Amino acid sequence: MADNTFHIAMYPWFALGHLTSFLHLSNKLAERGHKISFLLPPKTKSNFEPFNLYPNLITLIPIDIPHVDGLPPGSETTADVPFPLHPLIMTAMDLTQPTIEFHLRNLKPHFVFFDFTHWLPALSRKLNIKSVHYYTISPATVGYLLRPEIKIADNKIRTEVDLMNPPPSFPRSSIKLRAHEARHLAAGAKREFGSGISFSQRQWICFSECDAVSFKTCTEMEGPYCNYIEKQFCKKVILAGPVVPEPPSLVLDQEIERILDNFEEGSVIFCAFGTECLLNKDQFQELLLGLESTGLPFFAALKPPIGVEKIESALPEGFQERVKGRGFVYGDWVQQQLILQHPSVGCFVTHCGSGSLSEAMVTKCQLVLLPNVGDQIINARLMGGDLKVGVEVEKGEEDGLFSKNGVCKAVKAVMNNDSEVKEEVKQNHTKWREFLLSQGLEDSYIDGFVQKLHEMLL
Ligand SMILES: C[C@@H]1O[C@H](OP(=O)(O)OP(=O)(O)OC[C@H]2O[C@@H](n3ccc(=O)[nH]c3=O)[C@H](O)[C@@H]2O)[C@H](O)[C@H](O)[C@H]1O
Repeated sequence: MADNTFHIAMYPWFALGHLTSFLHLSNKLAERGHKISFLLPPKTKSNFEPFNLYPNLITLIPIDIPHVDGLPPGSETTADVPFPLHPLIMTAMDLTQPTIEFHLRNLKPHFVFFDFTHWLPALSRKLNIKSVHYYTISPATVGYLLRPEIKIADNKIRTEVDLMNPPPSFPRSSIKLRAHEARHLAAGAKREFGSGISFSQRQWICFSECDAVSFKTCTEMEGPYCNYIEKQFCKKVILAGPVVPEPPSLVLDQEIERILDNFEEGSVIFCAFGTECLLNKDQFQELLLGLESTGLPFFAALKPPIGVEKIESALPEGFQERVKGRGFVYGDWVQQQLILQHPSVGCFVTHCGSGSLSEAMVTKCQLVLLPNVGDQIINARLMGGDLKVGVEVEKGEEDGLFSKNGVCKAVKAVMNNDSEVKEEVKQNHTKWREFLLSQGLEDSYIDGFVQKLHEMLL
């Protein structure tokens, strides 16, 4: 390495939450002079250009998506297809292996960072490149779901009974799953996830074969879970720290700014469920009716529910009339980070995607947690239970459905002045926000991260 810097190739799972997380880390590493070759889908490349803060060091390299039967033409990321088709995106990524090998042979990076392409560790070993499994999902989720201490045969899977409670030596925490959640996560683990292999098999191969595992978190928040992974997988775990996203340099959309400027400071509920979440129509309407019944102004940015083309045709009867001037529902992409920073926004109803939570933790918004799938469930337990920085919306134990009353109750718990919970979550959130934004924290983590990478090359 010329001046003690290195060259890293990034090849994240083609989900915006993962791609965004890898880009945030790339910016932090490029800020320190390291070279990044970021391999990503073509349309995402152009979307990411404005957020590439170091174009002289970060090269965005478009990777064409191979044809896969059943994958709609033009689909690139999980945001482009419904949840059941996500494995086809994975299969397409698996088919890029020859292309990725071509690039790695030419680029000759010191490292390749990846997360779901289980074939990358073997490929990079062949090319004498170190592989780092950079996980956007929390160590708590990984430890809880993979639970390496409980060996199972390859053809066996974790049943919903297994997943109801944490594994024996899992850190003491509030993480427990309800019946419907254990059922969903057990099904997710055994689900075919690209090229005919299950999600859990894929994760096992990634964890077992990589040279190091890395998480976007810090010891103070999730240290016990990182230690559990390190011990159970006998694998070096290096932490990048919270990787707090830079506030975007863009300005907020004028129409949205005009709407928000109309309301008192901290009074507006912002509700957004990431780039993948598709609710069914009933739950979509329960959510909106719940926001309506809070009596507060609200701004929801949601994808149309399953089977519905346009948001407008899914709104509850008479809803638009009743909330005119107070409630706004958008069906397209909005600038979430900028909206969260707007002074009028005082509450964030989130699906607990890791990217949204990272952004939420450094704002002053009160948090209402409404997880949809996968790791979002465990993220919600961590945030609402371990850290107590938000309130989770109640769901049915067996059917996992939430109601408008449940949404309204959780919002009032964090927004009503007479609610004692409001003060508790506000204080906890303030403590963590100040910690995450504290001078030098991020630098110390990223510098430590870089040091650990150097040690891997010795
Ligand atoms: C790790 C993986 O992230 C996935 O991505 P998803 O898009 O759902 O959510 P985020 O991680 O919050 O990522 C979403 C990202 O898109 C941004 N955004 C989204 C919608 C919008 O209208 N405008 C925006 O700016 C948002 O600010 C965030 O940065 C899933 O959660 C999955 O459970 C998790 O394992």
